[in-house]
Parts: sequence; C-alpha cells; structure tokens
Amino acid sequence: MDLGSANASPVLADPALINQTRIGFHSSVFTRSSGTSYSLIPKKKPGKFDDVLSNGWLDAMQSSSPPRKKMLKDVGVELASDDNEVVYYSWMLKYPSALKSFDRIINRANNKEVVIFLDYDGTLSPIVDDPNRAFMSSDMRSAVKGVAKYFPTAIISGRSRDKVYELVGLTELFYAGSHGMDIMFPAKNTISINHTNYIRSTDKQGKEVNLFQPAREFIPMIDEVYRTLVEVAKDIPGALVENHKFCTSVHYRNVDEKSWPTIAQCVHDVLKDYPRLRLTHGRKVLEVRPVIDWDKGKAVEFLLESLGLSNSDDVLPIYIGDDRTDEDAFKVLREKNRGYGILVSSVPKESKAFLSLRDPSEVKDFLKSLIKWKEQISGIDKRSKEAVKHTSPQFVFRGF
Ligand SMILES: O=P(O)(O)OC[C@H]1O[C@H](O[C@H]2O[C@H](CO)[C@@H](O)[C@H](O)[C@H]2O)[C@H](O)[C@@H](O)[C@@H]1O
Repeated sequence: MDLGSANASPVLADPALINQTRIGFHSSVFTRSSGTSYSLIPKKKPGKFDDVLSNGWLDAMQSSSPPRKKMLKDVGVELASDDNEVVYYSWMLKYPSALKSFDRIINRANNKEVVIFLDYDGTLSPIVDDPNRAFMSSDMRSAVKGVAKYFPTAIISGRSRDKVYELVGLTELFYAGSHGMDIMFPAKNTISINHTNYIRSTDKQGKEVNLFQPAREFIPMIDEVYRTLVEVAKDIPGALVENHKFCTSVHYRNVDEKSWPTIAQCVHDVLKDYPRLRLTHGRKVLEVRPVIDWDKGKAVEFLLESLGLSNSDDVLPIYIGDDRTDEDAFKVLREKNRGYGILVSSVPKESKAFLSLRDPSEVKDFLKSLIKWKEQISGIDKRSKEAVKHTSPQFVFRGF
C-alpha cells in the first residue's frame, strides 16, 4: 500500500464524492438540473416506504443471506435437493474448493511467507440468530491458534475489536474491528508515518501496541446514531442494534419479514440527518458506517505494510470470509494478483474470491491442512539439518 494514502486522511471531504459513495440512492432520483450539477428531486410525492423501495435497500435485504431454497429458486425454479448439489458443483467450477485445490495452493506457497486473514461471523463461527451467542468451537480455536503459530494471522471483523477479541480469545493474533477501521498491532511494527489516526496504547496484557483508527473523529457521531437507532428500533419486535464504536449495526434476522420495510425506512429516516454516514448490507443486518475511503481491503493492505510484507513476491496472503464486506478484501487480492481470496458459502453467489469453502467446518479443515503442511515441511527441514550434522566433516573424518 502506498503509505501516502495512510498519511492523507481517508475521510472523504468532497460532498460530491460523499453522494457517490453513499449507498441507497437510485440513479433515477438524481435529476440533471443545469450544466454538470445534479439535484435531488423526488419524482413523485413519497409514499410510506418509497425511499427504501426506490433505493434498493429492500431488494438487498431480501437477498441478504438467502435461505438455500430461495437462492436456488433464483437460479433455476423448483429444485430437488440433488439438483441443489448439481447447481452448487457447477458453481464450484468457477470457485473451486480450497480443500480440493490445496496442492495447488501449497505449490504456490512454497518458500513464501503465508499470511492469513480471517473474517469472524460465518467464517470462524456459524451464523446463529443471536449475535451475542456466535461462539467458535474449541476445535476451531485450536486450528486458528495452530495457524498463528506458523503464519502471521489477523482477524478482520465487522464487530468491535474488543468484542471479536473476547469471542476469539487468542493473544497471538492481530485484530481489526469495525470492518478494518480499528486496527491493533504490536508497537515494534511501527511504520514511520505521522498521522493523527495513529495512537500508542496498551493491550489487555499491558503490552505496548499501535492503534490505527482512521474514523476516530466519527466516534461521537456513531454513538449518537446508535442511541437514536436503539430508540426507533425498540418498537420493532426482534430488532437488535449493536454499537461497534466506529460503526453500528441494525439486525433484522429475528424481525418478521412484514416489518422489514418499516425497519429499513426507520434507518433511512435517521440517516437523512447524517450525510457523512452511509449504509451497507450484511447478512440480515444493516450496517451504518462513516463515509471514508476505508474498508476490509484497505485493512489487509495496511496490515501487510505494517508487517513489512507488502510489495513482495515472497508473500502469499490468504483471506477467508463469507460476507459482502469481505468482497473488498477479495477485490484487493484479485486486482493485485496476490494470494487467494476464499469465499465461505454453501450457496452459489458471485464473488471476487478465487476459491470457496462450504462452511466454518471446511474452514477449520483448511486451517488444519495448512498446519499439517507446515509441520511436514518443518519436519523435513529438521531431518535434513540432522542429516547434515551426522555427515559433518568431523564425523566423516573419524570414519577414516
Ligand atoms: O465481519 P464479520 O466478522 O463477519 O461481522 C459481520 C457481522 O457479524 C455479526 O452478524 C452476523 O452474525 C450473527 C451471528 O451469527 C447473525 O445473527 C447476524 O444475522 C449476522 O449478520 C455481527 O453481529 C454484526 O455486528 C457484524 O457486522
């Protein structure tokens, strides 16, 4: 990553850019008035849910984390379960299984520094109804711990950094919370940049760390919006609002589908007063975040840079994730032709990833295969060093 871009504030100050970046305005509502400027003129008197119908939020909510049956209906009408498998296997021609492609991966990884990036929800832990109960299994934890023993490993999550650390509970990892807007890494990895978003701190063990928080100035705004959203969501049964410090999430997984337009419209109305915030869609969740030029892809580049591993042909980054926000990271790897993006999905969907895994259980198997491979090659290395020792000149000489 060009460190100049970390020096420059990622906050987008140009209102024109902010309008482009804000998701949710359908191009048809922008009417050309004169010259090159555009004004926002509603085409007709708005109805109750017109905003969220025209801006595509409702469509995005319907297709968010679709149940298996619905997704396959979209592809080919009524399908029997065998047909589901056929559709999935034909999709896998484009996104081959990372487990089945393992030999290809390790061939490319040989003599390279492998760096692992992991999303949390839907990747390390299964998707469950209650976000507070999205625990990873102890088997998965030991796989992540094992991987971190051999390769630099980072978790990049939409959750707050503290929350994801609490759920993962491993000190040997790097953590980036709030979709990469809150990155913590050891003080020894300081990059020589002078930026107000860079601060020194101490972690839970009292060790010196660096924090990179490109959306620091938004903390009070996010807190205010979070509180407003809690207030508006309290009358919608099943709605849940989370505060991630640099972004906030409104969950509708447990909301009756009939009330989805209501929840979308409420969030839309709150956001009208905050032109510097935008909305993105996750798995049955509306995510409100600052309009800044920062995402999980930028966080990957930043972490590689902090580890001194960017711009090197000797580095192989592997990013595993299941959500739309992970696409930013897949895109970075694909565009730079670096490493592998691996999409976790049990249903066919378009992605910028190269490979796929079906679910967290396959993620665990993949991580375990990486550990086994590393242990094998370290064993071979160790044995060949032993052999060299035993055939050392001194030993050979005594033989004479
Ligand atoms: O980037 P991630 O680590 O994948 O975080 C994305 C969101 O994950 C959580 O929500 C998702 O998982 C929940 C638990 O399985 C599920 O109930 C919810 O429907 C999913 O959207 C988390 O609660 C969100 O705040 C994160 O933004």
